[in-house]
Order: sequence, then C-alpha cells, then structure tokens
Amino acid sequence: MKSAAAPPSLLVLRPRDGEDDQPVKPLEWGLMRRLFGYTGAVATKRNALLVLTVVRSAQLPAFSWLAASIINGPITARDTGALVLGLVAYGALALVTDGMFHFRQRYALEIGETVVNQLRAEVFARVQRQPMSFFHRVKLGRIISRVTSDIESVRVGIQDVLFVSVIQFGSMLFAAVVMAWSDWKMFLVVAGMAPVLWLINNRFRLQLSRLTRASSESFSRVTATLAESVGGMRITQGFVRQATNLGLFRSLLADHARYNIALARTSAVLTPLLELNSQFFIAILLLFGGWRVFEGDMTVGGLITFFLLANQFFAPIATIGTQYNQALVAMAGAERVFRLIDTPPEWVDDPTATDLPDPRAGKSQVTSDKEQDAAAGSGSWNLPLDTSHLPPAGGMRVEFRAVTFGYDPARPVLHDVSFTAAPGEMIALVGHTGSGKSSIINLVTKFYLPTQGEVLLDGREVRTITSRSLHRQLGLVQQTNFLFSGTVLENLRFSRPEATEDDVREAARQLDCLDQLEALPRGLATEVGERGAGLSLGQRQLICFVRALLADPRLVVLDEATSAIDAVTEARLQRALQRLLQGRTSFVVAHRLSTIRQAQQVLVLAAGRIIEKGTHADLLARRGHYAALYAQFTQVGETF
Ligand SMILES: Nc1ncnc2c1ncn2[C@@H]1O[C@H](COP(=O)(O)OP(=O)(O)OP(=O)(O)O)[C@@H](O)[C@H]1O
Repeated sequence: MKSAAAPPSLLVLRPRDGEDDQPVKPLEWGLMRRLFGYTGAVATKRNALLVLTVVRSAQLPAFSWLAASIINGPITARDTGALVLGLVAYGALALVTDGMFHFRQRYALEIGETVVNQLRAEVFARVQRQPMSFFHRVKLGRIISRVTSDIESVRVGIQDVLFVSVIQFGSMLFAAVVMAWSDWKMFLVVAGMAPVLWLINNRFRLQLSRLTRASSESFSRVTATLAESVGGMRITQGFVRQATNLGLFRSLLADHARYNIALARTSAVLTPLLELNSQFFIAILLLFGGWRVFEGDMTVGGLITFFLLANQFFAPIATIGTQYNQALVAMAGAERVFRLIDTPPEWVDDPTATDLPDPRAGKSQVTSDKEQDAAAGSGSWNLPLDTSHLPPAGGMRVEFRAVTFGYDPARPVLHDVSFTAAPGEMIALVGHTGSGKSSIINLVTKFYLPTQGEVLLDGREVRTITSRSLHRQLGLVQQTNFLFSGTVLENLRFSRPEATEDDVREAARQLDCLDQLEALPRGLATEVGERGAGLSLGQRQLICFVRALLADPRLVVLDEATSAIDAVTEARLQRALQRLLQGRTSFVVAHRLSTIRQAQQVLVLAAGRIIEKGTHADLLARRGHYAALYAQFTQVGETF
C-alpha cells in the first residue's frame, strides 16, 4: 500500500508540511477533562444522561436474566398464569428500557451538538483574532479540516464513546456477576475466552480506524484538487495542461481507491473471523455445558440461562473495541483542535494601547472586543456606530520614521523607509514586483508591526493605537476584489452593516455607478458567486469602491487591479476613484498612469528602499529611476 505522505498536487508532487497528523492518540485525562468542560452549558442533561447510562447497563442483562427465568420457571413448569405474569414483566421492562433509551439518544445528540458548536465558534473566533502573519503561515485546508473532520471525530467521542462504553462495560459486568453467581465454573470458561476475542478485535479495529482516516484524508485531497483545478481552469486551458492535470488527478483517485480497497479487505477478514470465533466459543460452551448436564452438575435450563448471559457478555466486546478506537481518533482530533485554539497570536495590541480618536461625528465610540463578542453572541451585528453621513471627515496624517521591517525580523524587506503623508494626500507606491509596496501597506494598516523605526498615525505611534479603532477608520480595496457569497447589497453593507439600502444607493450614486449596479440581472439583489463570478472585473472593482466609501474611511488603502479593463469602464473607475479618495489620505499601489498622475506624492521603491519621491511631473523631470521605469512600462502598455 502506498504511504499517506507526499500526495500529488496539480502543480508538482508536493510534500505535506510538517504538521503532526497522527490519526490516533492515547487517551489523555487532561484532554478529556477539557472536553467535558464544554458540556457545562447542558449540565442537567449531561447528569441525567449519566444516570440513564448506568441504569441502561443493568437493563440489558436484565432482559437475558428475565427470559432465562421465564424458560426455567413457568415454561419448564407449564404454568400458564406465571408465564403471562412473566411476559407482562418482560413487556414492562421493555417499555421502561426503550422509553429511557429515547431520552438517552436525545440527550447524547444534544450534548454532542452543544460541544461541537462551541468548539467551532471558538476556533472561528480565535482564528479571526490572529494577525495576518498567521494566515500566511497556516494553510486554509488545515483550518478547514480542524473545523470539519477533527471536530466531527470529537463529536463521536462525546456523543457515543463515553456513554456507549459505560453501557457496554456495565452490561458485561452485570452479565458476569449473574453468570458467576449462577455457575462459577462455567463462568470461568466464558471469562477465559474473552481476552482472545478482545485481542483479535483490537488488532483489526485499530488498523480499520487508521485506514478510515487515511481514506478520508485522501478524499479531501481529491476534493481540494478538484476545487483548485476548477478555480484555475483558465490557466490550465491556457497552458494546455489538461492531460497532465488529468493524469495527476487520476493518481489521486487511485490513491484514494487503494485506501478504500485496503479498508474493505481488512473488514472482509475481521467480520468472518469474529463470526468464526463466536461459533467456536459456542461449540466450547456446548461441549463443556453438555458434559456438566450429563454429569448432573447443571440443568438444561441453567445451560440456556448461561447461553443468553454469555451472549450479553460477548456482544459488547466488539462494540467496546470500536468505541475505544474512536476514542483514540477523537483524542487526536481534540488535540489538534485545541492546539489551533491555543495558538497564541504572534502579537496583540499593547494592553496600554488606546483608541485613535475619530474626528468623524458620532464615530468616536469604538466597540471593544467584548462588546463585539456580546453583539455576536446575541445574534446582532448592529454595532453602536452612527456613520449615516457620507461626506469625508478629513484624512489621517501618516508618517514613517526610519522604518525597517521583515516578515522574518532577521530578513528585512523594507530598509530605513521615511516619508510623511499629510491629511488628504494621495500617495502612489510604484516599483518592481517584490520591491516592498504591499509591505508598506501592511504597516500603515497595522497588519504587521515595524521591526525598527516608527509608524505614526495622526502623530501617534502605531503600537499605542488599538487595531480595531484604526481599522474602523480604514477603507480597503484589494487587487483581487474579494466578494463574499451573498447579494451585491450584502457585500456592499459589509463595511457598515447598519447602513440602509438608501445609504448604499447614495454611496453608489456618489461614485456614479448606481446605474451599473442596478443594471445587474437582479439589481442590488443579484447573487455574487464565489470570488464574484458572474460580475465583470470592472463591476467587481466598483462594488469594492462603494463598499469602501460606505465606511467613510479617513484612510484608504488600494491595491489597484493590474488587469486591463475597457476604456469606458476605465474612465468610470478613475472618476469613481477620484471621488472615493477625495479628502481622505490614501495609499495606492498604483499600476495605472492615470492614477499615478493624481497622486500628490509618488514613492518609488526598489529592494525595500525609497529611491525617489515626488509628483509624477517632478519625477519625470528628474530623469531618474522613475523616468526609466515610466519609459519601460509605457513601451509595454499603460500599466506599471
Ligand atoms: N507574507 C510574507 N512572508 C514573507 N515574505 C514576504 C511576505 N510577503 C512578501 N514577502 C517578501 O517581501 C518582499 C516585498 O514584498 P511586497 O509584497 O511588499 O512587494 P510588492 O512590491 O508589493 O510586490 P508585488 O508588486 O509583486 O505585489 C518580497 O521579497 C517578498 O518575497
């Protein structure tokens, strides 16, 4: 069988990153106690369930005991009245047992759901608080598998393993006690067989759970690859890679099939083996029991009682084996989920940091993390912010003083960067790929902190400002124009959930694009697919502009799209951009000459340093790096 490591990807055979992906983990008291803590919200049901569980473990052997008693008593004595009484008792026991079973099932499911929901929400909340460096480091697939397969295995652990195991153990114990009490010699024979069954069962179940996990992982690779290849279909077709990709995809499918076949083979060995064993055990019981009946040491009725109880004793062994393996899988899942939850952010706001005052009317109140969480918990996203007016409230002053920065502090990508952006100024960042434009933006927005030097916003060092208060005054437009699935209106409101539809229309009107949005098939109610599919590039960019404008930001950060757009849309976008940026400080990673021309300052970057500064006209006149860059790009087309 092929190893689970190094699955092929559509690009290359990519090795898995070093994260521990152990399918199982030994039972650990600390983890169990922590998981148990999540049942606190349904403590009454949990306690009731524990009682129901203990009662049920006595009820199951009671059936066998009662059936045996009816055979040995009324049936052997041919006593009809006693038989009827016995059957009434049996029926009553059945009714009580199954009534309680109903509640056991219900409570177990509710408890499982409660724990799983809390864990998922906690993972989401923790992940949202991580700084951007976390998202560059941790793969999306990892986070998704924590929230899906790992938490699902925890659900099985909580919902089934504990309660089912207690019931099965209890049943075995009760059956054992009754057997030992009625005939201890026969009981010793039965007890001697149990370990053999346990060993066989355990050996195979462990293998089965490993294969099940390997199979589900290989399947996630199939689905992830499918999603990636559909997403990148244009590139695949453009570079005529269909055949290669199909080959790689087939190898992933073959990998998955191999695990499934191995799984089926192991099951096909285990099931008959278990059946053979129980038949073998029955034969031994018949031999030993028959001999004792011949010798007069045991009655036929006693032998029947024994058979019924022995069944009650053996049946749980296979179930407990399965539950035990599921517990090990749940432990491994819980450990990974908690590791993600416990990952401390590389940095957090300094505890002494305070809010950046907001000169915009009614916006000085920035909600704290706790208030936001409370709002989220109550299902309300309407934060106490009044941003109903749209005129800009003046830009932010941004200053870099001798800033050096590296994603890895040992390898700086920005060196000694200094500049000042006066309120309301537009700063265009220009430079070759990798020159540090996005890194400057990452510092202005406090998505990262400088390694050395100072970034000042309205005269305050960025570390002394809470991120939330800064981001409340920030409008972001990315090159990829990220839109969430939902309607255009919902996407527009993302920056200000309490905005009315009229506010949204007004913002779109200000950017002179309301007609374009209304012309969409269902106007503002048009559904936006994944990554904004169904909308043109220009439309997507306009939506992002309106979304940013709606937040009425004092600082706008824009990574201009590089893709070519037709001249009419281009002109519209430029006008919209001008309105969006008016009266606000803005940083634009500029790719269009028309944008650069609007800037009060152009910062020319090379290898993480500002090599030139000035307006477009000044820089051209200087005939330096910018002029050369300009010449180089205008030869190719009108984009930087
Ligand atoms: N998340 C990251 N982790 C580590 N290094 C990074 C990260 N992002 C960027 N870099 C590195 O920092 C340097 C500057 O990158 P940056 O993204 O700021 O350049 P850029 O001018 O915006 O490039 P582009 O025009 O291609 O977007 C590059 O050497 C890049 O490899």
